[in-house]
Amino acid sequence: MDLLDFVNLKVFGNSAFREQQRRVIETVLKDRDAFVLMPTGGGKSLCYQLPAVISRGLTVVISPLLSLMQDQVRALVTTASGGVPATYLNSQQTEREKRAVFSELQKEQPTVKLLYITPEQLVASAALASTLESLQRRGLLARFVVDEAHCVSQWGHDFRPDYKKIGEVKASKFSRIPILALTATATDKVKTDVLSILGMSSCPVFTVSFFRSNLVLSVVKKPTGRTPEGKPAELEALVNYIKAQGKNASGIIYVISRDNTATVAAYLKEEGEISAHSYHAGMTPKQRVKVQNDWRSGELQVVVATIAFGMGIDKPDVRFVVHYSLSKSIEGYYQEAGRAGRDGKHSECVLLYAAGDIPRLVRLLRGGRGRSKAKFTKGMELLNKARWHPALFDIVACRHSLLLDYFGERFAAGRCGQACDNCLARHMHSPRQDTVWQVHLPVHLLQACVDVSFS
Ligand SMILES: Nc1ncnc2c1ncn2[C@@H]1O[C@H](COP(=O)(O)OP(=O)(O)OP(=O)(O)O)[C@@H](O)[C@H]1O
Repeated sequence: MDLLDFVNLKVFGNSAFREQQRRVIETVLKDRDAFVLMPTGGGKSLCYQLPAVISRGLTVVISPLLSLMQDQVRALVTTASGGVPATYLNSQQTEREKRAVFSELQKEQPTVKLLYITPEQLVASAALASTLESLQRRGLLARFVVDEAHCVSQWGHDFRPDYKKIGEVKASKFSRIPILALTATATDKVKTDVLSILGMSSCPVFTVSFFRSNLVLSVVKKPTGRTPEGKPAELEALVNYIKAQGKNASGIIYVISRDNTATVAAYLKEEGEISAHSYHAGMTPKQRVKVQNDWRSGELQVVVATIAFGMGIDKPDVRFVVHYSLSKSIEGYYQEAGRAGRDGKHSECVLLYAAGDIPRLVRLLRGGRGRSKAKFTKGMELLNKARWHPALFDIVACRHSLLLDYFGERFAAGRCGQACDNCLARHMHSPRQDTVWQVHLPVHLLQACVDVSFS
């Protein structure tokens, strides 16, 4: 057992490294820049947390979300080994809490190994910049880590303007400090953009296959109308699906709007007697934390959410993710569906569709009608990102290979086995029957394009 195995076991409780983790860690420990592309749940955090424990000085982790940094710090300080000294700085802290963090960082030999910050703080806080510069002068600034690095690129689905400025701050003040960028979503365009903006174009790139064989992907047509009992067929189908998973199966239902979260959650609770709650960005932080905690502990079985829910939530045993509405982009779909089965066990990702979904999505993406050039350009850009959806409705091709193709990964469909409905149907020699939809869908898409182009 070498030092890396030892620390992995004793500090993080892992008996082995996952694919690429050791190679990334070895590169990082040589103080080289690196770019890591690993699927959701692949184990990116260890790639910088383990080097942070071994290295001299402080590792600064730039993270887009408060909840993400709080979860990470909580997990670090409570590791089985007795904890890794970690902390964060954010806008929600009291002055006293911030002062305590600064006074730790200003010690001659700070004990804290990882500091989580938002990009906004790195860019805007003069106090933080000068504290980090002082650590740098004393050889106590080990490296920068850019988590969710796709936020750097305007082609990524979560573009954050302050992420873009990280490269400038790094080049002007910390040019010799190595940088590690990690993401679970990057097309070639995003990857090139991130590497160039962060000034790390010639660094090694580590990629792990995005194929997750434990996720069974399926696409199902929503039933329409009413059941014989007069109930909405669409919602009843959802209730039946969740009940069939069993009471202990934890899940997420993604819907398109805040209003939908409330109506769907209310139906599941009242008509289906399922413990469900809505979640969206319009709720207070306190309400959101409560839903997250209740769901994480198993008190709540299902969260009915907009895309505001999920980033950074490390719940290993999510058994199903249902898309009750289409995602806004393929990256979004992949990331949302990927929240299922982080523990590697069999889990289901179901995409439900109805005839009006694409035009509705396009209207939403455009943010209403308008004739201005900016609106038009924005609408076309978003539509471009949504254009992939018909591919997912294919009734023959392997869904994993459709997705991975989009991310530029070559994937032999045979590798899927029975991990998607189309491959499963082929295996069972029972071709799918819903061919009518396949014929009609491009018409809807065309209609949507016309709608955007000429309004
Ligand atoms: N070598 C390992 N052995 C066992 N478990 C591991 C290993 N590496 C990571 N894990 C576990 O896998 C889970 C996912 O890891 P992590 O949170 O780092 O994923 P991630 O790649 O950051 O995902 P996301 O993109 O969703 O943030 C965690 O529960 C983590 O403890």
